[in-house]
Amino acid sequence: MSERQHLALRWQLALGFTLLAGVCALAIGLYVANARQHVGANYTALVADVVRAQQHPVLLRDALDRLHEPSPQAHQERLDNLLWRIPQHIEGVTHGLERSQLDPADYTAPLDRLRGVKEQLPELQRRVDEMLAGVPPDELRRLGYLIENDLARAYSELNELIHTAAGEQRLIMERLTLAIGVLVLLSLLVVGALMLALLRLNHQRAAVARLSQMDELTRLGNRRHLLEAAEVLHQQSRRNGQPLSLALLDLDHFKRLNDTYGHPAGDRVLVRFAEALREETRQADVIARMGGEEFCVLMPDTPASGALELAERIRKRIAALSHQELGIPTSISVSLGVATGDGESSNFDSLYSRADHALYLAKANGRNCTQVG
Ligand SMILES: Nc1nc2c(ncn2[C@@H]2O[C@H](COP(=O)(O)OP(=O)(O)OP(=O)(O)O)[C@@H](O)[C@H]2O)c(=O)[nH]1
Repeated sequence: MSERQHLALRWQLALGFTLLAGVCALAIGLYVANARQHVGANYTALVADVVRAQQHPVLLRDALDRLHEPSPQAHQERLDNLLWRIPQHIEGVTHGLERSQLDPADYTAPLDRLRGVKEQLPELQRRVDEMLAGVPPDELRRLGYLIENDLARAYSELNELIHTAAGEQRLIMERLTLAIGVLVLLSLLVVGALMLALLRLNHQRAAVARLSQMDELTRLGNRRHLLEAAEVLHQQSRRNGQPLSLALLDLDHFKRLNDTYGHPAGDRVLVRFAEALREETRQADVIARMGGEEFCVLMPDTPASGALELAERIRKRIAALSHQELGIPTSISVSLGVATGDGESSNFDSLYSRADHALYLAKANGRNCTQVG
């Protein structure tokens, strides 16, 4: 994977991660808003029903207290109205309780009390009718206060129960939200860590791939690098019909240099030689160390004349390297074999063979020269 591809992958992963985090945050936000609304609505309606119904015992007590006042018609209307509304509200509260998520065991007692009240209402109605017929309202009062007491107690118990349940549910919601948030955060951390590991792995793979194509001593490409580049450049040359040139370079009498000045001095010369090659060639040229003291320069879009020109420039530059530059009290020289293919008719192997043969001739012709194959 190239550096550019690696960078692109890094951006893609970063973008993907940001999107994922955004989607998670949005989902949690929506979930919390939705859940809060749901919990609130669930109990708000029930609380409103109970609070409205709580007026009934108050109104009933007031009506009973006023029975001594001399206006039977007014008492009748008030009580009739209450006797009509109380069962309706009991029905509403019962339905609300059944629809709620409250545990039925928790509201059975107040609900039974409300049902008892409902059963007693016809009897209360009968007493009201008796009062209108002139019967003293003692029984009506006794029964009315009993009903008022039961109603007040039942609604007060329900009110307390609902408030407690709503509080508990809110607490559970908050804990659930926190747990989900922590889970999502942990998941994001794991995903982030995996992405980083993937990036590092890719980076290491790229580094290994680079190293596997690099000569350790000179930091130039090695034979594998050249063969891969040659494949690409040869295809390119076939496509665009441009010439592809190859120069093989071999340092002269390198064994003697090693034997005279030592292997480390020979290494330094190889490094200096590689630097000179880098300096003399173009960015598009591919330089490689084929092994030992043999090097290669692959020149895309370069005709034979250009290749020969470059080869000679390199040869002269190497011969001109000073003793200080080389670190040994002698100069060095290089022999070169150059070949050019037109991309159409030749393949890379034949190009290489021609350059190799030309190099052989350069050595045979006394070294420190360039031959064209
Ligand atoms: N210092 C050093 N020497 C190397 C390296 N690789 C190969 N050599 C030496 O390079 C020398 C190559 O010797 P030959 O193949 O005889 O070539 P030459 O002495 O240059 O002779 P001609 O090519 O005919 O001019 C051998 O002594 C190798 O040990 C290296 O990495 N470092």
